Amino acid sequence: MDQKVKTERKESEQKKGMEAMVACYQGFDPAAYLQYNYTPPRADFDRPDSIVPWKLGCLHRAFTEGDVGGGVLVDVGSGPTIYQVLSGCEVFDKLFLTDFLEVNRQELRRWLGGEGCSSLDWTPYLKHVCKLEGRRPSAWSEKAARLRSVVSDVLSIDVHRPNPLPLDAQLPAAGADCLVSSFCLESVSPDLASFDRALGHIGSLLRPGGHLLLIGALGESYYMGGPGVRIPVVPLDEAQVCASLKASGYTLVRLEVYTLPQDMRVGVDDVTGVFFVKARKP
Ligand SMILES: Nc1ncnc2c1ncn2[C@@H]1O[C@H](CN(CCC[C@H]2CNCc3c2ccc(Cl)c3Cl)CC[C@H](N)C(=O)O)[C@@H](O)[C@H]1O
Repeated sequence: MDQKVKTERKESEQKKGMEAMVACYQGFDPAAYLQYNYTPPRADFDRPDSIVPWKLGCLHRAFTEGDVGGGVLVDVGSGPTIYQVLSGCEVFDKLFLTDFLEVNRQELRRWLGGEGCSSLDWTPYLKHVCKLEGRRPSAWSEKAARLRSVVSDVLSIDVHRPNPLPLDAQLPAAGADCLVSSFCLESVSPDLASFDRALGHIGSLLRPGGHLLLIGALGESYYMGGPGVRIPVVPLDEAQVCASLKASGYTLVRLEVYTLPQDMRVGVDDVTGVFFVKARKP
């Protein structure tokens, strides 16, 4: 089979993989998803070994150790959640939330609009991050106001496109100063090659010298995006994550790994661990 046919066959397989992934996401149910992952035990602020406090601690440290801040922060694949920017909103003046699905962008706009009808009460999250910042928990409403004041837009995004954001997105020409992305790339990529391409695509949004804060699942092959909505995930291990970052040209600043205690495995996915990466684009 000559090279041209081989390439065409590979491209059509990639296209089929993306289309299958898009089809899976059509049933995504933000409210159910939030219940599965953002209520106890996975979000138990009285348990230091709960997943959410661990993630918030990693993000707090990454945003407050002095080498990140100022300018534009983009959250890639926000979903219906805001926890991933509760620390970043204090050190950036312009913040973009993004997601592939309109249902998630609507969920985010509802919270930003302060209509009080978002599917999850984020107050415990705001209070927890205030505590990490040494502020009294009652400062949570100031933090909520700060976040609402710095979010410039809620944009659509597709990490499988070389240019993941809409052409009229108001990013600086040189790119964002920082990207944060949690559980997105591996949850939307049918295989490792697709994950690596997506990492390259979002890298084009980041200016040279900018930082990438990447949270992701280890050893996961599926997760439930709603009742009966089973979404395939490319299983990753630490070595693959480091190899992908290296292939994308990043300098690794720090990698932290969390292993799920047995009672955090609640049947909504088969994830075994979570990685946190702080990396810098040279
Ligand atoms: N082409 C596309 N391009 C861009 N974005 C796309 C595309 N296609 C779909 N998306 C969007 O990606 C988002 C992925 N999303 C769910 C996966 C997380 C889930 C499963 N894995 C383990 C695990 C999870 C959650 C919590 C915990 Cl603790 C664990 Cl362990 C992350 C949302 C948020 N960031 C979060 O952290 O919960 C979703 O909102 C899509 O709409």
